[in-house]
Amino acid sequence: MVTPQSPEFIPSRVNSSPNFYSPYSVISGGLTPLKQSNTPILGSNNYSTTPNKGRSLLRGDSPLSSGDSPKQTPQSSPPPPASGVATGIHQENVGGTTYFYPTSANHASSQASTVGSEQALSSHSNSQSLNYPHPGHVYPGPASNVIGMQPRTQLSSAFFIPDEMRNDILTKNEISNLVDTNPNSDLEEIDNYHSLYPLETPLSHSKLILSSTYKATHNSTGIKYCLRRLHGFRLQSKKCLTVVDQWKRLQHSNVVQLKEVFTTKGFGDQSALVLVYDYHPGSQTLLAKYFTPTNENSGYTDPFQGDARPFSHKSNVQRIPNGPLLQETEIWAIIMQLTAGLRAIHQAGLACRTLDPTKIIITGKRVRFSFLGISDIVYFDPNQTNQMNAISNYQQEDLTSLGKLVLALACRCYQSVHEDKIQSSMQYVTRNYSSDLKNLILYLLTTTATRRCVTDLMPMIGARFYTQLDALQTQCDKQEDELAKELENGRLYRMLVKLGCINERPEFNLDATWSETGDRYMLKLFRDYLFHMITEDGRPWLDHAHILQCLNKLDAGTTEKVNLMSRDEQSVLVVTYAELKHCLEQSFAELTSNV
Ligand SMILES: Nc1ncnc2c1ncn2[C@@H]1O[C@H](COP(=O)(O)OP(=O)(O)OP(=O)(O)O)[C@@H](O)[C@H]1O
Repeated sequence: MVTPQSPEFIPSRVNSSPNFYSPYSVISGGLTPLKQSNTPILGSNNYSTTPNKGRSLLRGDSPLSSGDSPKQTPQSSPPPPASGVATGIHQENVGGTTYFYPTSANHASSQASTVGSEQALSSHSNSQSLNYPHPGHVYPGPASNVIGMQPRTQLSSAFFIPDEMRNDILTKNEISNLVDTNPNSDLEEIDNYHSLYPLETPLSHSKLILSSTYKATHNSTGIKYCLRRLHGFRLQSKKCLTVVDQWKRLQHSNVVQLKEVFTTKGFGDQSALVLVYDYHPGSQTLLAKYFTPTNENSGYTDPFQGDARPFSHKSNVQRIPNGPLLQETEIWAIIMQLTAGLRAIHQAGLACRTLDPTKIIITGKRVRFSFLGISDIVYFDPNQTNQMNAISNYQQEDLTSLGKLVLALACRCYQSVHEDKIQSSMQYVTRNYSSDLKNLILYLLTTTATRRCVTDLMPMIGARFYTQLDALQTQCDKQEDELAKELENGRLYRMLVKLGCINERPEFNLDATWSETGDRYMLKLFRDYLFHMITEDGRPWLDHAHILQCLNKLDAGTTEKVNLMSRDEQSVLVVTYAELKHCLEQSFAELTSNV
């Protein structure tokens, strides 16, 4: 008995198909139902291959040769008209079954037309061919360097991406697709954007300038963006648009890119300035992630409140209201990303000016500066004569802010950076972390020294940089392997799309029998062979490996032969995968030429 091996499969029984006739087989009838693996062979007309005769052809590709071999479900199949047998086909009757063997002339014409159909498909499928040109391109399985990184779970992980990665992606998709169901929402469409979805809780009126954040979809491209609306804000001078252009040009993996800026009255109140940024679903601010009290820590005392000193030992798992003390490696990972982003900003002649945990977002492990450029617009001074000097000062302030942020992260408490607490906070860092981390913070917070530069932090980061690089490259290796699997899945999916477009098509070109005759009949039987096998006692035989193997052979167009049994089990067609591939291409080309 063959048991289904993959949980992805839903058992299904073969449906009876509408009446059809087969031009491929002529049956003398009365044959006992046959097992797939030892079936007599019936070659088909129209199928091109080197002529083969007799039992030597019995090498089907079926992996099912045991006593539990599945078979194709019997279906009634009226005998085809004799006209269905094309010329150039040799036929022979053996043991009551007529076999058809195509000639080599047919083979040649088939090959020629395959090329033609491939071209048609390539152009039809928007420059991405639906074909798979070379069997050597098939995914060979995971590389040895990534196999150890993969969780050893079920068989499905060999074919599909791991659950964790899938869930991450699905969560992001879900967040990205959220729609505002509030019936009172008046945010239908603003400028070129629609489906606005608020990304923050009600407005904080303590802000100097009221602002709101939305996810929105661009009207023409459908791409989602993050919109920052500055309520009632009017541009004082168009001169500041120069700096907006500079921000728009800044592209870096640790920076949320500014896309465009526009003014609108679409929000119903006074005019608003809207800044459009890249949207990164599932992001959290650093404030929310690291500086927000968590329930699990209730009962612990804030080390920066009152006289409590719960950090008198060097444990790295001390708990404070915002969660456990961070591992030093986590802090360095954030530092490396922030310094990378800041370096790019400063090198572009810009300054962040809002380097605080409310304006830095974290998505998974990626840290990005968000809402850049707002200060440059809001506080733009048209009378500023020495712009360069001003930027230089802002850059110095950025470095001080970075020092405070790292200190706050190390203490896991944002209050730790208050003037009167800095000294005790530094002692805290000295007790719990390396001298490199302490020196980095000291460097950043020492404003009296000569002009500081973000690149000067590199020696303090030191060899940790290599650790980070290694982690990233390892991650790339894993993702590349997943991509290779998905490439396979995409390829197989495209083949299934073709098959699905052809199989059971009720009518084509006013021909109601199109999908049941000619090449299409062969594909129908192949579809049965792929999906509708049953065991001896009539239960569905589901084997993912069988389906994959057959689809791959089909895609590669191998010369291996496959035995396809008619649904009434009275005939068996023997074809090569190359011939089947030709059928598929030819039939699909017919369809696409008529769309
Ligand atoms: N580019 C972005 N893509 C996706 N989400 C973002 C992006 N930028 C910010 N967010 C998210 O939007 C939410 C709101 O951000 P916002 O900065 O408005 O927060 P806030 O706490 O309200 O700050 P503020 O008080 O300055 O308005 C946060 O959860 C943040 O993670």
